[in-house]
Amino acid sequence: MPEPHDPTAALAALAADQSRRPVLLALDFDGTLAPLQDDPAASRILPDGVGVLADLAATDGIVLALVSGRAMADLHALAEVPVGTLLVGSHGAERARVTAHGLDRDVVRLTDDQADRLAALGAEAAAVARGREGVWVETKPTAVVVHTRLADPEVAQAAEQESLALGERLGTGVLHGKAVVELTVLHASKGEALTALRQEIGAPVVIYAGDDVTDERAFEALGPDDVTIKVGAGDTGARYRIDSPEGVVTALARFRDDLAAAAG
Ligand SMILES: O=P(O)(O)OC[C@H]1O[C@H](O[C@H]2O[C@H](CO)[C@@H](O)[C@H](O)[C@H]2O)[C@H](O)[C@@H](O)[C@@H]1O
Repeated sequence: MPEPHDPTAALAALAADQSRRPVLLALDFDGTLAPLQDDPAASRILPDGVGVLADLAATDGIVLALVSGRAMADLHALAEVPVGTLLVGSHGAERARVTAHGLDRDVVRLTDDQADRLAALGAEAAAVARGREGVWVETKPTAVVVHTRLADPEVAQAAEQESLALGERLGTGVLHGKAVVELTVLHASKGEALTALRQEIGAPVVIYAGDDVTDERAFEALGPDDVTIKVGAGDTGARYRIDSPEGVVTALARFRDDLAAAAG
């Protein structure tokens, strides 16, 4: 796999090529638009990103989407994205569109079996966290998440191993992200969600940027003419790399300016 490189030239070429429209601009949230935090409730999109995304969403031929592991309500509360933005939450299990009056969202329905397993996962995940300093459990509509960012490394590792085993036993899916193990009762993948969005929009080209291992599923779902951007260090199937969320906002601002220049 070639080493990912700077996406500036690819984004400039795409901005200049008006035959490749609409562009689906799909972005992960945590670690991509919002710097990682110890407390997920403290995450915020970088201030400069708010205006840049609003400008891009208002540009002809650009469709903006956020594709996140966050629960939908959480994502909507934190993301500060404009009306019309498409939101994918819970790694694809939740879908919505931002309107002037709130979210137009699909209802997530769990079967009785799934609801029972979600409750059991929550109880057992709480048992994993109990007595382990810095380990805690987040609940979502279709998953529970064991967080280990605040724990000592050996404590975190033990909690993550137990959580992975728990997911194998009771979950439908297990996602091992950055200092999180997500145990889901619905099958969900950012790759499938992105493919569905692209088909609905009829987008010949997709830009996707993400920082975590779960974003690799999105990169895999895209083709050589799409623009796949890994944010930060680490192995990746993405073609391009940007070092930080600040770098993502800078690249998006340049893309916005190039689109405006191309439109004359
Ligand atoms: O797909 P994303 O938008 O990147 O969301 C993935 C998970 O994000 C949150 O956890 C991550 O960010 C936290 C805040 O910076 C950080 O404390 C944690 O260690 C990260 O894994 C969120 O809490 C999860 O539910 C999301 O699935």
